[in-house]
Amino acid sequence: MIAKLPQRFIEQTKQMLGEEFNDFLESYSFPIYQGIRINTNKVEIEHWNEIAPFGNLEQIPWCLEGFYYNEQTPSKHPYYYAGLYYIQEPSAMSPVAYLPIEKGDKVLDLCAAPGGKTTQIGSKLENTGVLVSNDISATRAKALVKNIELFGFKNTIVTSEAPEKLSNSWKGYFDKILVDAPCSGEGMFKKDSTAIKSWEKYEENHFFDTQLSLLNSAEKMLKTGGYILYSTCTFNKIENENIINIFLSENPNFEIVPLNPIGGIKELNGTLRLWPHCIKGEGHFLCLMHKKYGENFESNLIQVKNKIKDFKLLADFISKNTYISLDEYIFMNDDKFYLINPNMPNHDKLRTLRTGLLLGTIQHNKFKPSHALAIAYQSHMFKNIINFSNNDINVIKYLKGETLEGDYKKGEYIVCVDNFPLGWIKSNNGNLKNQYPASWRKIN
Ligand SMILES: C[S@@+](CC[C@H](N)C(=O)[O-])C[C@H]1O[C@@H](n2cnc3c(N)ncnc32)[C@H](O)[C@@H]1O
Repeated sequence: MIAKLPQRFIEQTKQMLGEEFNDFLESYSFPIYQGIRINTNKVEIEHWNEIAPFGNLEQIPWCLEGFYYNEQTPSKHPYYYAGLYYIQEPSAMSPVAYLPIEKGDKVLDLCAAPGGKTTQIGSKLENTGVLVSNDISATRAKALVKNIELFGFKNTIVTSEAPEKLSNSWKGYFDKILVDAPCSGEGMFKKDSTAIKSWEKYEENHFFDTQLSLLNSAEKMLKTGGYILYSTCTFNKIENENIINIFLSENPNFEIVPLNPIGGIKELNGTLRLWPHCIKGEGHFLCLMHKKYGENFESNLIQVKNKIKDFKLLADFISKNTYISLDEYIFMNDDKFYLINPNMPNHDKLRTLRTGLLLGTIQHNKFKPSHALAIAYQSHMFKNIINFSNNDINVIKYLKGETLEGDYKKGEYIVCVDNFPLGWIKSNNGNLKNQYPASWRKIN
């Protein structure tokens, strides 16, 4: 592995690390660290500890909801399909752990796909405030929508836009912004050999302009008093300290907020580096910045209509099948109903993949509930439940989209694993018609 590292990468890292460089090289022979992060919106850590199916896992020092796993295969367990956890490289849990998010905050995740850090931000917000998750790649943003649905968030907008365009619409709107920038990925070398090829092709200057322009867009969208956390999964100074220094020299109204290193994380001038020879993880760089002063702006918020066509179809379904209150704000677009927070920013002119929680669609004059609705609430919020324990064969059959058997009254049911919702099933004349979305099915 060491022999494959690019020579220039070796030289520049040696220069940064001095005597520690040999320890760094040795870290390439360590195992690849893997982690899961618990969705505390669905299961409290104490409850998780009682039901955890993978034994007693070691906690990740910088993320209390994160745990290392080894031989287990968490992506195959039904709890994964119930959105109880996200599988994430442990050092990638550090940026959000260090971003001081408070309930009710308006948070932007500017480069969010596939959603590792967004799901962590959403868990911290506990469905309060507003979370906007953006990624310039529309394909990658689709994965983002799926992970947000799995985590059951109701306060999220997903966009796929160039940050400059967002910054024209949302001046000074956000309290906290995460810029998890695209980078040369030196922290990925051990996990993914294509990262080395790509580094050799592009080198570390390739992302420089994008990284700086991401910070400049973020700066425009941040409120006075707000915070930006800039992170990369690369080690070199060009994409980290140099970017920060240029940004600060062009924006004297920003200052670095020194972060406290924990669990082997190294600090330099207030910024943090997770070096793979010092921590159990593949590596990251983090810098938190505070906007001390600046202009204030009035925000243009989402337009909520009072009268919504076909609202009765939605209301009838919700009262017949759930205990959910529809006192919250409803937004309708085309034939789809969404539950929203009225403090969401207006996004009429932006490419938007999701606004709030998709409740369902009107089809042939009937309300069809969404999969997102089934997994956004706890089982006690639904009137009709079919519950299986996690080792019941019916759980796997359901997740594979197969027909189940059972004598249930006609109607819509929520299938649960150990009382955690997995999705809808429809009972009709002794037939249980599986409604689990084809694109979500468990293949093996
Ligand atoms: C490091 S990855 C983000 C990982 C993500 N934060 C997570 O935790 O799952 C960087 C992302 O930036 C996106 N990206 C690249 N250029 C961008 C730009 N100019 N604006 C917004 N996103 C961009 C890429 O599509 C990629 O998904």
